[in-house]
This record gives sequence, structure tokens and C-alpha cells, in this order.
Amino acid sequence: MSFISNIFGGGSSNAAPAPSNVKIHPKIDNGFPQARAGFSGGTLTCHCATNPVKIKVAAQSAHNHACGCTKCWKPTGAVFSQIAVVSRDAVSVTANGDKLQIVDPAAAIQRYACKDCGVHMYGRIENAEHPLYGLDFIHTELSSESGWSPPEFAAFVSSIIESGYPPAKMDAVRARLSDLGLQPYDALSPPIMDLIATHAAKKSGALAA
Ligand SMILES: N[C@@H](CCC(=O)N[C@@H](CS)C(=O)NCC(=O)O)C(=O)O
Ligand SMILES: [Zn+2]
Ligand SMILES: [Zn+2]
Repeated sequence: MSFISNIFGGGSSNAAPAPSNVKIHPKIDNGFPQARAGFSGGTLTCHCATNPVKIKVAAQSAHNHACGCTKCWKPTGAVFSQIAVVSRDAVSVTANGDKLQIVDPAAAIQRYACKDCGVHMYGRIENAEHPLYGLDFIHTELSSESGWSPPEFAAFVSSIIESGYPPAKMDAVRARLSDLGLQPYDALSPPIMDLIATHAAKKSGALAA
């Protein structure tokens, strides 16, 4: 997973952004801290008041971003989710794993949600042929530790309309994301799209494997 090491840095800000009526996500709207050097992970906890599910993540996150798709978990009131990846080897269930269930077994990403509070704890790709196989998807906001890599871009922006967001307000959403330092994309970021296309080209033989 050599590309993981290439993507840290950039996109983060310590300065509080100007207030805006356009809400993105509660952990993004007021600015977000930079990654902490040497940070090596933490524990994700679901929203249950008793017997919460706990997931240990023994690595810094990569490709943290806002996602507008309908499938990623969002906290109450959020228009986007905030989601990152880590190597699947770094992810382990440490408490109340019996409360986890797969949201959509047919999806490429098997999202494990707490069946009591609905929070998605991690998403895993089981198809070894998938371009992003080996990476698990996590929501760093479920951790009380600070130091995670910050959001770097916004993905699947147009998809917020599928959740009912007014199409007429999309210019304002994209402008706000840009103000926050999150370049808006309607799929994933160029480095990830290039990675996916390279994987496809090597598989088809268009590029040497
Ligand atoms: N427009 C669709 C896009 C869904 C989508 O493609 N989501 C991306 C970003 S999370 C993905 O990789 N999905 C794979 C999956 O959900 O398994 C929606 O909003 O539901
Ligand atoms: Zn829960
Ligand atoms: Zn998504």
C-alpha cells in the first residue's frame, strides 16, 4: 500500500473558517486540526450509552474526506459523512462485536453498523480483485483521540441531492467546500481515481502488470 505514504499533509487548517449558513458536517464546519506527527491510531466507539461497540485502529488514517453519497454514515444533521481509510490489518473489534451487522451485504464495501445505535463502525472490502482491497473505511470522529489526518477533499458531492438536498443550492455547497479547503469532486479525488484506473488497466492488459 505504498500510495498511503504519499497522501499525508495538505488540506488542513488551524484557522477557523468564516461562519456559513451552508452546513457540511459538524466536525468540518468550524475548521479542523492538522494531523499529529507520529499519531498511530485510536479507538472508535459507537453512540450507545451502554455496552458500546469498540474498534481499535492501530494506524494513522489516510485519504480522510467528506463523502456526499447516500451509503456512508452521517451523524444527525450532517449533509456529508467524514470518512477515511486504514489498512485492514490495523482494524480489530475490541468490545461488543456481537452488536455489529452488515448494512448491505451486496455492496462492495461491507459496512459494519451497530444494530442498536446505527453508527457504522468500519467498512471492509472482501473482494480481493477490488482496486481498494486491503483498505477499511472508518469514521475518525468516533474516536476521542486527536491527531487523525484531517479531511483533504470532498467526494460524491452531487450525490447529496439523492438524499433530498436542493439542487439549486449546489453552487453554494461547492463554494463552501472550497472555502474550507476541500476541493469538491463528484467521484473520488484524482489520485484515487488514477489508482482505480491503473488497477483496471493492469487487469485488462492495457498497462503492463
Ligand atoms: N450516488 C450514489 C453513489 C454511491 C457510491 O458509489 N458511493 C461510493 C463512495 S462511498 C462507493 O465507493 N460506494 C461503494 C459501496 O457503497 O460499496 C449514492 O449516493 O448512493
Ligand atoms: Zn451502538
Ligand atoms: Zn460514501
